[in-house]
Amino acid sequence: MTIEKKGSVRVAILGLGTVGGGVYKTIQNNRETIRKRTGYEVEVTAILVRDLEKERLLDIDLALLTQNPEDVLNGELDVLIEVMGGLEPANTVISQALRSGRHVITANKELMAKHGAELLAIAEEHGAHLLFEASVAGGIPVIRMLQGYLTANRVKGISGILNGTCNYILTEMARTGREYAEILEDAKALGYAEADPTSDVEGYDAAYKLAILTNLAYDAKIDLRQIEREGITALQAADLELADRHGYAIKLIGSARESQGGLQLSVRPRLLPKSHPLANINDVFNAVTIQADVVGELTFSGRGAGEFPTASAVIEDLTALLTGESAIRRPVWKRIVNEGVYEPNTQPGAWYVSYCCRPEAAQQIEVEWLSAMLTQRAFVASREAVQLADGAVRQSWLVGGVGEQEVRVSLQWLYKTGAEATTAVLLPVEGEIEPGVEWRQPVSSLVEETDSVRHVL
Ligand SMILES: NC(=O)C1=CN([C@@H]2O[C@H](COP(=O)(O)OP(=O)(O)OC[C@H]3O[C@@H](n4cnc5c(N)ncnc54)[C@H](OP(=O)(O)O)[C@@H]3O)[C@@H](O)[C@H]2O)C=CC1
Ligand SMILES: N[C@@H](CC=O)C(=O)O
Repeated sequence: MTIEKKGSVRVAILGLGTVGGGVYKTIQNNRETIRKRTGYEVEVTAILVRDLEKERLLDIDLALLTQNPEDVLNGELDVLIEVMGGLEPANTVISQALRSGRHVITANKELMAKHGAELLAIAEEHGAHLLFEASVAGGIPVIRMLQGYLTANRVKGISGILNGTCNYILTEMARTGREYAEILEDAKALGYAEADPTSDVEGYDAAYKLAILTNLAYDAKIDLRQIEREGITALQAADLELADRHGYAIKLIGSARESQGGLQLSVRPRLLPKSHPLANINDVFNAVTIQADVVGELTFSGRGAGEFPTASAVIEDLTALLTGESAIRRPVWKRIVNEGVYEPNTQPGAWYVSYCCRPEAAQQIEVEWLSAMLTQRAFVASREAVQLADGAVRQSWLVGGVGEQEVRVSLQWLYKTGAEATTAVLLPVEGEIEPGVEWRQPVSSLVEETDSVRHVL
C-alpha cells in the first residue's frame, strides 16, 4: 500500500519511553526538514502507552495517548511505529497493522529475532513494508547497508560491538575500576539499558541483533539457540585491568563466521589487541564490521543506544518510506544455515584465564594448574596478577596451543585445588600469541601498590 494522502503522512507510535519520546521530539523538532526533503508533513495521530497517569517530561497533547491498541489500529493511520518493546502485544498489533496494509517501523530486536521471518512474510503478502533499522546498533545505518546496498556482494562474515550498555559498562570498568552492577545503574539512567537489563548484560540483546544481521546477510532464519552466548556478568574490574596489562581490551563481540558449510555464531566477551579497530570503540558506541567478497571489509560505528541515536534510525526508516518506498528491497528470511545447535570449538586457539585465590595459595595453584595445562601442549604467552582490596589475588594467563574444551577441563581441575570456582573467567583472545613465559619460574613475591589494587608478579 502507498501512503494515502499526498503531502501528509499519519503516524501512530506504540510506546513513549526513551525511544518513543525521542521519535516524538524529532518529528516536532525536524518537521520542516522532513517536509522539505520528502514533501510530507508528519502528523502523529495516536500514541499507545501502558500508564495514562504517568508524568510525561515532554510537551505533548495528552489527548493523543491511549491504552487501547484498537484505538490505534482503527484510527487514522498510514505508518505504525512500534517502540514499546516486548513480544506481546507488539507482535499482535504489528501483525494486524501489516495485514491491513499499513507500513510498520520497529526498534524491537527481540521481536525481529524471534518472529521477524513470519512478520516479513505477512508484510510481503499484504503489500506493506516492515522496516527495522533501529533494532540493531542504534543510529548506525547497518540494516540499510545490508538490505539496500550490499546486494551484489556475498557476505563472508560479520562481527561487532552490538550492545551499547555492555560497551559503556566495560569502558567504565576499565576507566574507573568500578564493578559492573554499579555502572549498570548509570546505563539505565542514561536510557541505554533494556526494560529488563538482564537482556543486555547476559548477551541476549546482542544475540538478537546478531541474528537479525545474519538473517539479512544470508537470507537466513537463524535459530537463536545456534548462537553461543555469554554475557559480561562474570567479569570483574580486575579482569579489565589485567587484560590491559597483557596489552588487550575486553569487548563483548557478536560474530558470524562461515565455517564448514555453516555459520559459527557467537556473542561473548573477547580480548582484542589494543591495535584492533574494535578495541577503541568506547562508551555507548557500537561498531559493525562486514566482510564481503567484492568490497572487502567495511566498518561502521556510531552511538548504539539512547534516545536520539535510536530515534534517528526510526525516523530515517520513515523518510525512506516517504521518498522511495518502491526502492526498498524486501528481505527474505528462509534459509536454514545450521542444523542443530552450536558445537564447542576444539580448535587450538589463544585464551585468557583468570581466577581468584587467597595469596598464600596463589603460587602453588599456579604451578599445579600450569602443569595440568602443559601436559595438554599449552604454552603461556604472559601472566599478570593483581591483589584485590579484600586481600585475594586475581591471577591471569594468556595461554595458547590448546582448544577451549581442554582449557575448560583444566579449570574443572583447578576448582578442586581451592581457587574460588565462581570467579574463574575464560575468554577467547583475538590474534596470534607466542610463548613468552618460562612457566617453571616461581611466582615472584614482588608487590607493587597502586591505590586500592596491589599488583603482584
Ligand atoms: N533504549 C534504547 O537505547 C533502545 C531501545 N530499543 C528498543 O526500543 C524499544 C523501546 O525501548 P525503550 O524506549 O528504551 O523502552 P522504555 O521502557 O523506555 O519505553 C517503553 C514504552 O512503551 C510503553 N509500553 C510498554 N509496554 C506496553 C504495553 N504492553 N502497552 C502499552 N504501552 C506499553 C511504555 O508505556 P509507559 O510510558 O506508560 O510506561 C513506554 O512508554 C524496545 O524494543 C527496545 O529494545 C532499540 C534501540 C535502542
Ligand atoms: N539496550 C540496548 C539498546 C539498543 O539497542 C543497548 O544497550 O545496546
